[in-house]
Amino acid sequence: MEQVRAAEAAAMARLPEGTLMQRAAHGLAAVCGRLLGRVYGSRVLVLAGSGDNGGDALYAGALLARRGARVRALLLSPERVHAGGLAALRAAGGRVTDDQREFAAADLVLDGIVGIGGRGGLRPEAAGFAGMARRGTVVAVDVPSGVVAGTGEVAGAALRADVTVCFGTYKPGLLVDPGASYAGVVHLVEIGIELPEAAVTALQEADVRRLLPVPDVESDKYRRGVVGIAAGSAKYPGAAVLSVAGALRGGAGLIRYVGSAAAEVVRRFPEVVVSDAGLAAAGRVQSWVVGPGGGDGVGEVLDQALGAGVPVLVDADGLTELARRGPVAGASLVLTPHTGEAARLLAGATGQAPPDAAGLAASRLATARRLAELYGATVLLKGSTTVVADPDGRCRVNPTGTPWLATAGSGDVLAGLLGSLLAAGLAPFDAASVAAYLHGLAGRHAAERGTPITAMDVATAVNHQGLGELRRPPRDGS
Ligand SMILES: NC(=O)C1=CN([C@@H]2O[C@H](COP(=O)(O)OP(=O)(O)OC[C@H]3O[C@@H](n4cnc5c(N)ncnc54)[C@H](O)[C@@H]3O)[C@@H](O)[C@H]2O)[C@@H](O)CC1
Ligand SMILES: [K+]
Repeated sequence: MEQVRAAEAAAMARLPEGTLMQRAAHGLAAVCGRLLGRVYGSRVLVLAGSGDNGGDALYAGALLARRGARVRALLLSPERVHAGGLAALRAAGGRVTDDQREFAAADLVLDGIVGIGGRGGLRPEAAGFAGMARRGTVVAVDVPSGVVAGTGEVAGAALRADVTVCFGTYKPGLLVDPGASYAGVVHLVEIGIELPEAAVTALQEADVRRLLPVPDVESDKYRRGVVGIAAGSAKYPGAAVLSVAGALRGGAGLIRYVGSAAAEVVRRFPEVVVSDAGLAAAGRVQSWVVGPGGGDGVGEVLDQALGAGVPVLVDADGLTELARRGPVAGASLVLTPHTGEAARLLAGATGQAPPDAAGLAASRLATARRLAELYGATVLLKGSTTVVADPDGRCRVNPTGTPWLATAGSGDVLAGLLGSLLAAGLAPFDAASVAAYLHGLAGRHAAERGTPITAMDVATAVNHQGLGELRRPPRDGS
């Protein structure tokens, strides 16, 4: 958020005083007007904190009052309220109230308690609003109060918004859970600030299109990439089948499978080259996927893969083994933990007791970044918002996905898909974020009818027509 502040300061130095806040307030009032449909006669409550976030809300309230809304403002700390905003509201016919029942009665509540200046959990006078019953639409100004704008963490209570109107840039807290789950629909209002490249980004469709490899006339199966899958065990042969299914959809030219589920794999996918004689005997590959359903023998497999001199994706049982070893040097690594596995990996690297997995889920960006740094690996942290962190400090939040993806075997499909993209030559950070994007989109497509989906449905949906389009160069060549 320091970058946002610096960009705002630079813009403010160029512009007449108050310009940015006026732009923010006009954008905010326009969204509120659309949500209300008929502004005249509607009841609007402004919750105004003591900073500029409250100022935005009061100025927007003034604009709505000028259009005939009955606007009331509840001031969290009346002695420190934004004076200009309050004067504008009063001049437009709005009034200050201390009647908290207005909250339930309003057609629209503007949450201007705190924005990017929020520190610590909401103070008690503000926290009370988080649990209050309401009838109308809650619109958060810049960020739902109580959500940490820079990280998506929520310390204690936060206001649950139906819509968030943010200014200048999408704050990470609106994209990463748990914060994202408080934000509702997010509208961005441009206010004319120029930001340096953000510390946290999300791939857009055009990025995925640019990154996805498309075979050309020169491509043979080796150039398109050979991926090695060491997955599945006598107990979990299905993990092998699902990882291979994911890898086939990732576009690799050839798949080599090593492990005890070879018979199941070929029965299902006759095009796969299988062996049960260990990794060294498998032939040339450009990436290894180790761990899904790996069972007991996975330690030895992991060591062989780490010594193979190609990028290695470690998942599931492979991660448990890696956590026992702690950080390893020399291999280009991608780790795909869920929060339980992340806790074990952290413990393995620090020698401390595993942290609470729920706590890690609540600080997803920090967890992924820390693991990436400790292991020198690209880390894809799975969960309600999938986050990808690179050891060089870059971080991406996956914008696709659906809760239906939380189904058995879905992670095996993701591992195969990601391994396939690594074999095709994508850099680990790109391979991980593109795989998460495609997997999330495939999950959404598979779940289109609103019924439960299986992991194989997800793998199949990666080839769905709309996703196939991503591999076609756009007509304008951009
Ligand atoms: N800086 C700028 O150029 C612009 C800022 N804008 C708005 O200004 C906001 C940032 O304003 P500020 O820097 O004044 O900060 P905020 O208004 O976000 O919050 C700071 C104020 O809230 C209080 N506060 C902090 N933590 C709290 C907590 N946990 N519970 C209750 N109160 C708490 C502080 O005492 C302080 O008065 C942005 O989020 C955005 O809404 C927009 O007007 C656009 C332009
Ligand atoms: K707010």
